[in-house]
Amino acid sequence: MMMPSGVAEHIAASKPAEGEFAFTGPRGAVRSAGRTAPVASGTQDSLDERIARAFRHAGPRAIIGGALPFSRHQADHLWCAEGGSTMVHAAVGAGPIATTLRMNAAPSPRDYAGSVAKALELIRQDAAHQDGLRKIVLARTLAVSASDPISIAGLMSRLADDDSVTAFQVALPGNGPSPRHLVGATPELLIEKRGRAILSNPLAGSIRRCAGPAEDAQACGELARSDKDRREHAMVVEYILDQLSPWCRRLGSPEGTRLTSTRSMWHLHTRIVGELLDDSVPVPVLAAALHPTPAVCGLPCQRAADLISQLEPVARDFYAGAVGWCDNRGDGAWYVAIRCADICGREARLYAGAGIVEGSDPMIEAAETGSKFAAMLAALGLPADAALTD
Ligand SMILES: C=C(O[C@H]1C=CC=C(C(=O)O)[C@@H]1O)C(=O)O
Repeated sequence: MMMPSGVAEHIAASKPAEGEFAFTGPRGAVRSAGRTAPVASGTQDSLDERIARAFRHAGPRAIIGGALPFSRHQADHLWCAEGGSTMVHAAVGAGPIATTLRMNAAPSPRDYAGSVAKALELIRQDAAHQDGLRKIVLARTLAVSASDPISIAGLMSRLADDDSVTAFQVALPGNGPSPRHLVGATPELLIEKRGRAILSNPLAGSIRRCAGPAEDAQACGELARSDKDRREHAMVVEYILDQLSPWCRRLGSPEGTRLTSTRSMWHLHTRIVGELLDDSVPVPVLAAALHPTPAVCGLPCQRAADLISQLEPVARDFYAGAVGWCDNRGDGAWYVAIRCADICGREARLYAGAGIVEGSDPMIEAAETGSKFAAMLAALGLPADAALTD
């Protein structure tokens, strides 16, 4: 389990975490502790300087954590906590989840499939151009209204029950009377840094898991053999290797592409390991340099981002951004902010996306996004398959 430097003595009391940030998963558990203040917000160009300033004013055990938005032009939301503390999976409490009243899809699965078809037509038209659109990740959302305020601690507890994901919560800027949080269970490590060593574990290429072992093994085999999913995945790996190489003296993916699973999904994944030239670079700066990868945006990146804002009816905001933390040596872990919801009082907005490449099928991609809602829906106490149909 990874611990921020100098904070091992601050082992947390087993208290529900409704604080500014918390992460718990296979790579360890960290949450904000002590006095916490917002870091001056801004875009990625000033991130390095803002982080350095926050650490200069905070004590040596300070931890910075928070969220980078999907758009590189939108301001981030980071917190500097006096200390961090470890947190064990079962310790976040199991508060009751509010009774659900309504759930609305935006766009509907049918309209989402229509946008996928449009994107496929653009990919087809561009096929002959070297810089043409090769991949775009399109998302859809579910708006859930509950009868009572949604318990963040209760959600965290349920999400953390799956050992293969990192459950996270980050307090977001809001202008209403209720606090706003991004809460989720991400399976995707954008980048982790420990001294000079870095690790990224991108995912792309997915299939829904099945209840029976034989059907589940069949689904897994189907994904392993899928040329479309392998191409979709390879674009992410290539992009990450390209973005990280200027920072590294050694970089590679010695294990190649493999299969991994959460409770609800199979994915293709590739572990990318490297050694930094300069170990003082803070991990959020590396996260911002990588983000948004083609696991959430597309290729070419700017073309895909522009199309996403035209084709998706709901702004992504912090969905498909990055969430994570770092200590004053710049070490820490940042995750891709997927399988998550933006929660404010009784309202939750859930997001799920799918990578579209040549060979994608609009209805299959709509169903895939439906499957990706499963973990959040189940944590909210809704049927995991509630988003599979119109
Ligand atoms: C964009 C999402 O998933 C990404 C991560 C893993 C697999 C993906 C895929 O197979 O399309 C997506 O690239 C999401 O869950 O909202």
